[in-house]
Amino acid sequence: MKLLVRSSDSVLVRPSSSFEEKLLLPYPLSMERGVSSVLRPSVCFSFLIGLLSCGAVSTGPEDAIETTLVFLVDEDWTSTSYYVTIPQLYDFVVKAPPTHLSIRLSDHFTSFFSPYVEINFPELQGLQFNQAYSAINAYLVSKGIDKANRLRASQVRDTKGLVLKTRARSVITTSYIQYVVEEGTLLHTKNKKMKLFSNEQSIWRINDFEHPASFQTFAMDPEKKQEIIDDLIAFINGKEYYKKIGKAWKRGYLLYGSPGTGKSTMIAAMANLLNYCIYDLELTSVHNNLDLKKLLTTTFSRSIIVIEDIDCSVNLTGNRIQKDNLRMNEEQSKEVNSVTLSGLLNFIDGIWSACGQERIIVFTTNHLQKLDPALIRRGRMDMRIELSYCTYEAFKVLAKNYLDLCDDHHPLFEKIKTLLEGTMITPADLAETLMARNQIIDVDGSLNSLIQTLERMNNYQRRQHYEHKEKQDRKKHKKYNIFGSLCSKS
Ligand SMILES: Nc1ncnc2c1ncn2[C@@H]1O[C@H](COP(=O)(O)OP(=O)(O)OP(=O)(O)O)[C@@H](O)[C@H]1O
Repeated sequence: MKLLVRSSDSVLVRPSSSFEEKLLLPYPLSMERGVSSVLRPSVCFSFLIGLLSCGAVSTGPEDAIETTLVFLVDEDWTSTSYYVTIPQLYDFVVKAPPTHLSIRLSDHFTSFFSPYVEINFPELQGLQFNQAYSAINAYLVSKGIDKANRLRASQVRDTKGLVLKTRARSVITTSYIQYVVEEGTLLHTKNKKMKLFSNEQSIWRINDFEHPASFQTFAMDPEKKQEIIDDLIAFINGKEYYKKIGKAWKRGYLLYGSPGTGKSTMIAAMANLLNYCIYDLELTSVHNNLDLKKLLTTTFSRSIIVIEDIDCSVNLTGNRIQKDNLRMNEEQSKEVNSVTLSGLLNFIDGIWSACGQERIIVFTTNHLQKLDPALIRRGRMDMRIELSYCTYEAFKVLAKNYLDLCDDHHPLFEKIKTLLEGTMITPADLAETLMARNQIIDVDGSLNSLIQTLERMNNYQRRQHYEHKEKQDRKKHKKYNIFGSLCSKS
């Protein structure tokens, strides 16, 4: 977003790439002389607000929609170029984080002739996403094109703005922007399209997140499921509580279980329940602790930070060292492999947790026993959730999802219940069996096919179990024989 200031009662509207100008009707705002020493104390502002947008120019802030530029029109502009940083503006304008906006006057030469002040709301500020940008975007988008008095079909990507007379500057900078940011933040939260961030080394890449998973369709024991939902809800309503007990407002969940038991699906269900973004942190592609810090400190609040297969990420850098050593020299591999467990722990409950609010951390693993106890101790991982093989209760949820079987009674259910008690089948495998062919549901066909699968698996697993037991017995017997013969010799 940009604001420009100029000495005239007319409002100039231009796309950021051209100087095309346009007169707009004035918008009556109360006047104030000067705004702050930082901006331009002696500037006398005229008033007028207009808009340039992807589709619209309008005459007042309430008619504003998504725009490309903001112009403040100044009456007696004599300019020296200067750059007003966010922290400076922050004191006077919006109580927004320091990276939210910046004000730039045109460069020395141009600004001598040109009376524009440009206020920029970039989408990105370094590695940080500009929350004011999203808020303003949400606010402006919510003001429909139908309300605009004039329309202009142009948009400069990643730039948002309003058209204003400079007399309106104090109003704009002290209250209007604040109002827009507050309103926009509310709208943004309400209409937020969920995002999935994944890291390429130390940079987050964004994608829309549209996973349909929900707790309703998640197959697990209902009591356990309710416990997790209650925990999540208590967390998001816990701002005051966390403040009271002096703890950072974050919560850690450790999901463990065999492949296909629904760890990733549960994370998606959590995000959908809370309307949180997901940061999928691939630790093996983070070079070092510094990059890790950068990544973690640039996450939004109201988000879930996920490290999947944590057992393959931190301590297993050893594996990567071996692999990578084949290709690179020692120096390089040292640099590449310097994300450490202690680095990660530091960020979980050290510096990062102090600057991060309302964040959830989720670790997943297929091998709980492989994890360093320090990583999963209480207080770091507040809740451990075991995702188990499919129980009868979980099967009923899947039967409802896949076969529309809403009541718990079907003549084949008893048999399936008995089989499930003695068979280890993941929800993923079971769901696959119930999946309709060509989207035509055949309840009896699917249930019979499930029974066959379960019987086959049951036989196989029993055979495996006996073979394993026999092997163990033979080993024990052998040991006993050796020990027995040694004893008799002595
Ligand atoms: N508990 C469950 N409820 C509903 N569907 C499930 C469940 N578990 C698995 N599924 C189904 O199986 C598929 C695979 O599950 P998912 O990827 O969540 O398992 P995972 O435990 O994360 O596996 P991995 O450890 O291999 O990553 C999902 O797309 C989902 O359709």
